[in-house]
Amino acid sequence: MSEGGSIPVPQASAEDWINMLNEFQKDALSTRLGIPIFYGIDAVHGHNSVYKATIFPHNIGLGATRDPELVKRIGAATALEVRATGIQYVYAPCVAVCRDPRWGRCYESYSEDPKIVQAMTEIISGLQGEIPPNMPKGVPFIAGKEKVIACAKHYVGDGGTTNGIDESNTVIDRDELMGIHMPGYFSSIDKGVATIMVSYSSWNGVKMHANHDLITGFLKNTLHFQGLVITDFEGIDRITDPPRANCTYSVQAGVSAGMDMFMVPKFYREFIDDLTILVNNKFIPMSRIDDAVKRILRVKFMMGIFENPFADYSLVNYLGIKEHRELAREAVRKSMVLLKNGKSAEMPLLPLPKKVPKILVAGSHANNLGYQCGGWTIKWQGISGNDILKGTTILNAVKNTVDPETIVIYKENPDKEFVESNGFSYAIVVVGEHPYAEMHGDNMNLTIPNPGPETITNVCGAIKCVVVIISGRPLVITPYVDLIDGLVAGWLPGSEGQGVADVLYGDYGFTGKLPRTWFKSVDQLPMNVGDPHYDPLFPFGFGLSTEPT
Ligand SMILES: OC[C@@H]1[C@@H](O)[C@H](O)[C@@H](O)c2nc(-c3ccccc3)cn21
Repeated sequence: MSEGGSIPVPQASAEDWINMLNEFQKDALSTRLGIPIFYGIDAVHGHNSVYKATIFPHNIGLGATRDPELVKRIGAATALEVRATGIQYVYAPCVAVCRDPRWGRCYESYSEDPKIVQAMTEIISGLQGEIPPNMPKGVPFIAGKEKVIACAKHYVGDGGTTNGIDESNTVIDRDELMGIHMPGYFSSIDKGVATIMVSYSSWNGVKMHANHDLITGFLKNTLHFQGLVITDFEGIDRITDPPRANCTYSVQAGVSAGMDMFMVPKFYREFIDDLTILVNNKFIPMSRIDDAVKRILRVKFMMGIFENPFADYSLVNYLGIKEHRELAREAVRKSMVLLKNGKSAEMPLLPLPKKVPKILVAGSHANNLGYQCGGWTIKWQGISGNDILKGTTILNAVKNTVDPETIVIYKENPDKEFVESNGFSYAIVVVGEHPYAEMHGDNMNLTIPNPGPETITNVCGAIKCVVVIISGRPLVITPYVDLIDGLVAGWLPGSEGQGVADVLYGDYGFTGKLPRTWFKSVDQLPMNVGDPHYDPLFPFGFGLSTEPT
């Protein structure tokens, strides 16, 4: 496997990936039973660890599109780019239902509404292939060499932890668990998802990695899921506090709970020794081992890896192709949510005029591909800058779109005097969050990182402005809304920033709708649509429309 950012060599080509995997496979086939392996990676918004891959919007932006068919096409494109590198297994989609935007993984969640998450599991049909109608329920399905094994994650309730603290405790009753956090798995299993990854988090104080009732009792015996259940990275280590306090117990609890494959990247020899002792001493019945082995082999047979254990170079040219970038650009367009359009309905600011003498583009996120892609991009925690990623910044998208005679001035954080004294017709301000992933994104104040607020006030206090927020979630925007003329939630659009300019300038209309509530203040959190005391700045489902010009 690759954890976030682990690659064969810097800027590895598709051929480098294939050569590495085939070496591993050669070793696997030389073992006593010669059972081939598959290789897993987090391709969670395109093949995001891989140099020159297409980077799609993160899931929160896809939730804003309300377009399952689009997301299915994204799944198919992602599968093709993943197989182009010889990899057969992706740890996606995340079907978390984020209920508190203070959670560092909220952008990996399509929505606070389980129905939208269910709709977006259509990506599985793109990743694995369309399940045939006559397939028995719960059987994993993967349709050949341009498709991948998918992974619905993280089972279950990862998005409901208290105060959004990552890997923490989800304290709700069974009805709420089943009504809010389980529907994504119902739909994933209906679509033939081949694997399900267990959450680091706990439900009412019980670690999910040790939860026999929900893994074996419910997922396997009630829902008849027949694919394989995989742990998260060193997930069984974290059954104890501190992690690895009692490894034999962790192995016993994790295997007995019903997990079938164990992400044990470092201490695998110890894992094998512990498990062997536990089975030989009858703490774990052979029937449990047989169940796990059967499920792993079922997935391997289904995806044809026995027949074709080695990757070839036949698909390498699909990595980052133009058609996929156009698809990503379409997704960016459809993910933009227009929250404010002018200081009065009679005076809309958007679509912006293309032909004016001079405009200002400002903000920390206007000219930074790394920032617009967010976490899980090249590195686990994402990157900054334009020299590694291949794509279009929002600044360049604006330059590509305006009339050739329109002068475009870029200044990252201009002072008020500069803004007032240069005769700009209007400004586009692009600010937001710096990339993060998992617990590193847990944030209790959700303010726009500096110098974003200063850039907004300097620019929007002087001239007409549209502000595009690049973030993995709603942020505190209340103090600035009245100053701003146009406000767009841009989420984490990925490599194809041209999609932002497409709607700013009216080549396409705004259609995006909020996939989650935009709060007034963090003191209101958690606050989700349907809650009794629902008092948002912009409600779930809100989004202004514009017509293409
Ligand atoms: O990358 C593999 C999986 C990924 O699929 C899961 O969604 C995610 O919860 C995860 N966290 C780590 C991880 C966390 C801390 C240190 C090292 C690795 C690894 N992983």
